[in-house]
Amino acid sequence: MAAPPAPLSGQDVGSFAYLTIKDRIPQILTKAIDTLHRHKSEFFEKHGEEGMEAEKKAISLLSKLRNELQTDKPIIPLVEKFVDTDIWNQYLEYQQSLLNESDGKPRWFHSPWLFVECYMYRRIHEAIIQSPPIDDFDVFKESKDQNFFESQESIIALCTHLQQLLRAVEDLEENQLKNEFFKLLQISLWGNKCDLSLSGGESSSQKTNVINSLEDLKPFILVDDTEHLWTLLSNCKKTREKASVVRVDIVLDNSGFELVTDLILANFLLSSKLATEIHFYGKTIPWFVSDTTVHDFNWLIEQVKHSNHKWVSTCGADWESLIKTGRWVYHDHIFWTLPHEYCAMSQVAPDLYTELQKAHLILFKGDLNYRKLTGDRKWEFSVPFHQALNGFHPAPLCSIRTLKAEIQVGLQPGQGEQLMASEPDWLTAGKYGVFQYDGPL
Ligand SMILES: O=P(O)(O)OC[C@H]1O[C@](O)(CO)[C@@H](O)[C@@H]1O
Ligand SMILES: [Mn+2]
Repeated sequence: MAAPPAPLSGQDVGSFAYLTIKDRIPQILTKAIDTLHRHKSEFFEKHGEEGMEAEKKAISLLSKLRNELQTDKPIIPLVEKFVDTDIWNQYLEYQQSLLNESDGKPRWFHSPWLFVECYMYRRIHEAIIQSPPIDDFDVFKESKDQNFFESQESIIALCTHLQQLLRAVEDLEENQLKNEFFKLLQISLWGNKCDLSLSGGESSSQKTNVINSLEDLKPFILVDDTEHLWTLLSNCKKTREKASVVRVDIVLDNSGFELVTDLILANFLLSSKLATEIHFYGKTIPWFVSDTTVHDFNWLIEQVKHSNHKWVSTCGADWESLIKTGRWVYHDHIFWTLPHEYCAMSQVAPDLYTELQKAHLILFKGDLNYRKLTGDRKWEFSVPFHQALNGFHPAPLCSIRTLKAEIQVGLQPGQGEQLMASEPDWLTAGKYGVFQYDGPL
């Protein structure tokens, strides 16, 4: 088989990758510095002088990082000992080994975009863990929480919708159940518009009731494999023996509104008996601004539970008990915050690969997951999704993603070219979405 194409990179001046490294990432760093500044008195109250010193240290490390990036300095090894430090430094050596020139060093604007962007978030984490006693501070927490609070109206609408649906779910005809499944999948797809990395950390919440917009948004779904998901899960439901498990795994993306849409979908999957267990995967460290950590996951469920809206708090109480009874399981794994493409998972994280193999279906949420599934490479638009996965087939899987990076595969011949001519920013504005399935049909 031919070698996969080159990765996207900041070398391509004017590309989205280039503009992200040049503008968006420094903006995110500046915002992180500003957040630390604003928490100065809180650090003082909690830790006294030591807290103030730590804040200064973290800020100086982040300023140094921003300078390295803006002057395109070589990417340097991580220094602070952490569970994944050695793997990161080995990966850096591997990137170095790919460069032809003997003195060539990986650099911000020359190395693969996926690598440098992940590295930037890992360096933010390094700056924080190098600054005890504030070494558990999440510089993005505030924006994630703000996204949740700003989306209250939509969250109320979704929770109300779910609770009404659950009261009728037993009596629904097959076709009605299928329509409800499709609706909740679409809500989860459009929930992915709300990431905070694309907006440079600025607010990006869901202010209108997305349920009412689903029909209008349908033309923007470029690949829709949801029929395959229905066939797969409804067959599992029909053929499953009593007491056997049907497991759906969800590789989460953003906290806040998007996470609510994912939990609503997960709740429906259990109540409709399309699945019997849901496994979630989040990030072990703050990542791409809005990605879900275990703290965000627990915090959000707690908030939902304590809402003073009846249907919202009912959702929260139900979700808490699903976790307690083990029908929802949350997993952490460092692989999700490494720079590797997913085709390397079976080598780099064989335990995680084995875990995913237990699923009947894996849902990968969001743009970054799509980039890692496809290796963030310059594929032709019409290359089959299966081919771009490059051997990553732990179980039947589906990417649920709004387009926010210059990569898309599995389109009809000419479809990408046509969009390119009519809407130059179709790949990056988050306006279009896909449900892309790979697995037995
Ligand atoms: O939250 P998501 O959907 O993975 O999006 C992450 C965003 O970050 C980016 O890497 C841009 O910095 C894009 O790929 C995408 O816009
Ligand atoms: Mn994200």
